[in-house]
Amino acid sequence: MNVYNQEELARFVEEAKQYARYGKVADYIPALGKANPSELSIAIYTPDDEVVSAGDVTVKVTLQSISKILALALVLMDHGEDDVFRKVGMEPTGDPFNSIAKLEEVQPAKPLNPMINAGALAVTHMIRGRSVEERLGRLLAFVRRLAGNEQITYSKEVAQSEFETAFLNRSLCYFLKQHGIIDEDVEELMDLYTKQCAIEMTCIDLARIGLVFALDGRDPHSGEPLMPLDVARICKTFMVTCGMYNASGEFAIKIGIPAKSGVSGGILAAVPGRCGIGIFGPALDEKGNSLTGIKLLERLSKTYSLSIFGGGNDSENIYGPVSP
Ligand SMILES: NC(=O)CC[C@H](N)C(=O)O
Repeated sequence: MNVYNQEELARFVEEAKQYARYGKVADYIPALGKANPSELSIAIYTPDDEVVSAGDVTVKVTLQSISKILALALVLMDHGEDDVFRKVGMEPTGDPFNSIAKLEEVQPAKPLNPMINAGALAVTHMIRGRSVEERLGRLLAFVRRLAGNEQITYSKEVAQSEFETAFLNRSLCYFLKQHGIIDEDVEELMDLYTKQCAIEMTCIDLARIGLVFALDGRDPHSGEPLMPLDVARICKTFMVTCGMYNASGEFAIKIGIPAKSGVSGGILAAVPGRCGIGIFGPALDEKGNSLTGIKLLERLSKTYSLSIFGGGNDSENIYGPVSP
């Protein structure tokens, strides 16, 4: 019997949904603005190949920044640790994900970590292949294996919408190019990056990918390694230190689960050895994380003692009076 119970999960979803009104759907990528802020779905995937879910799990979510962790895993396999960390650092920034501020402070210039946009652009630049199509194809093939779903593809509408409006990301690319961190055509890199961010899937697929990380890179079904153990370890470590942008410290204290969020409202979480969790809740807080998703994860972490830092089951009602 699974410890995660469907009715209980549905109840947690309803509780967390009450917070949707304090959040806001991202609309700086116009196509994301169409999402329904009160949507909330979750899937928990366990090593025995079972899925417990609540909410409408047929809804697809674009990965946005969640894709950064998957691109990182791929380039670590493509190039090895030393080459990757020559171009991108390992330290949290404390700045918003799209901030340009710290780029000027490090000498020689290099983005502080692969989870902020500047670092993610440097990582996407490193995906091997002779063309954007081939590089995207390699990333998609990897993502499909992790999710165990050959149907996964990207949303042309969301990719196009971001491509047409990504002025800040273009300026990050030009900075990186000036400093020799990337050497490709900026429009090509933006083409690949926006398609990478627009890869879409359900929260069940997300949970399955979370489980692969939770199982140190092994396929939950066949046991086959889909990435080396060290790559899974590095990715989970970044999820803890930088996965929720400049809210990662508070998230580590309150929830304590390696996780990566995206401005679409998706969250991918990996509870080492125990489960993968996928969430879609597009009402975002001011830092760009799913507000309802975080409330839901906080409830789960407390109920099932999921924090990797220990701590027990907390029976007190963490919701209290509804306030932001
Ligand atoms: N935080 C995010 O999810 C950002 C991803 C988005 N595609 C961007 O680059 O702005």
